[in-house]
Amino acid sequence: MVGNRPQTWLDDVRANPYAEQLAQGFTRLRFAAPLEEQYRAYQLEHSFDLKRISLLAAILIWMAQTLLDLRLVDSPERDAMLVVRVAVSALLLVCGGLILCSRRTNLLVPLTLACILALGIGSAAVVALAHRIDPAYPEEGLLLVCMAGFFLAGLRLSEALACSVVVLVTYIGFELLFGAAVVRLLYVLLYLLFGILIGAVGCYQLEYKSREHFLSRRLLKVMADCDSLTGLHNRRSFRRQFDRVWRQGLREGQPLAMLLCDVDHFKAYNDCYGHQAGDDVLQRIGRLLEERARRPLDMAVRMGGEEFALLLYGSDADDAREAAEQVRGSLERLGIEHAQSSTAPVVTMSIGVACLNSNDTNVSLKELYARADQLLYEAKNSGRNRIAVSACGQPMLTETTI
Ligand SMILES: Nc1nc2c(ncn2[C@@H]2O[C@H](COP(=O)(O)OP(=O)(O)OP(=O)(O)O)[C@@H](O)[C@H]2O)c(=O)[nH]1
Repeated sequence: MVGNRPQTWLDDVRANPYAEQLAQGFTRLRFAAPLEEQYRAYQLEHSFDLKRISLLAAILIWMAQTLLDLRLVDSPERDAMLVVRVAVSALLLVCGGLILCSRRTNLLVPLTLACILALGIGSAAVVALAHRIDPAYPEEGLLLVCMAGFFLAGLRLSEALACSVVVLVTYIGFELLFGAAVVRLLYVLLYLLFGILIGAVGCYQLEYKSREHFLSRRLLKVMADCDSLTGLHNRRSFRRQFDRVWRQGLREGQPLAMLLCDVDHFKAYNDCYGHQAGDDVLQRIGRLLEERARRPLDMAVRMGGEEFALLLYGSDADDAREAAEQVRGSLERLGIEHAQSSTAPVVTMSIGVACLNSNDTNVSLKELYARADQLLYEAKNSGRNRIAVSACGQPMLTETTI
């Protein structure tokens, strides 16, 4: 059985919903609300091909069985059996067609459930009818349908189990209705129940692994894209997403601003208060920048060391200057003591602000960064705790008070 093992390696991972869910465990096969939704969408996406192949196989097998009934069964019950088989075939064809056309919609699960139930209830009716004339007519088809629900249809355990129970109950109902011998029925039921138990245990393990795989994949992505100390985007993720954001800016005629922020006299801070205190300061700055990057296309990044960047979508030079002033001011207002700074009694930062507008079609991230870096250098040289802003390559220095 898959256990809820303590995941000690998660102690080193910064808090995020995937790590938290992995640490908490999910033996009941359910995540916290927003993650559960994400998992279901992921599972639908990943089980689509399996669903399609299984459905095709089910239709072929059902047709083959219809032909066998036609050839081998020779009694008044045959017509009723054929009616059931044709009705189920029609339903499978309709649902199958809808499944193929309705990728990624809410209908996918209900349609799959309808197929499994149609196959199960149809098989139950056919087997019970056939048993009236020939008790040796095979009932294994019922078990196969349940197994398909557990392993091939891409259903979750709860859904597959519910289908199996409905099929089993319907089968008992049909057999009793058609006057089956109770002792023989009991034998068949025990055998079906045991089969369903095996299916449920296997399906539990599969779903558990599938959920674990989902969380690990998402967690790996978060770890690859985020800085482990602050949780902000790292330089790699920034490079990857910048092109996408900038292309969108060009399409929509929106400007883009990059604020390059560097903590003043941070070496002296580390030397005076220790590396751990330095880390705490970086984390507080991370939170501060994160708050400024709340819109979907904005981005707060730790470029490395004590250097951060804020990418602001749709911000021109004036907006960016205002945002930079707010960032600078809010760090100053945090009032983190810095006795070794020659600039201020508290921790401060200098900011270089470079902007792009939709005429700058050929400017790369490297050039934008170089522009912001040059302005940062100017802000540092003119006394620190300052902002230097350029509008499209024209540097100008904005004095700020301490
Ligand atoms: N605590 C901590 N310190 C870091 C980290 N990354 C880089 N640093 C330190 O940041 C300091 C950066 O020092 P410098 O590049 O000399 O810059 P500065 O002292 O801030 O001087 P100016 O930028 O000119 O104001 C170095 O001492 C690094 O060790 C980190 O993750 N945590």
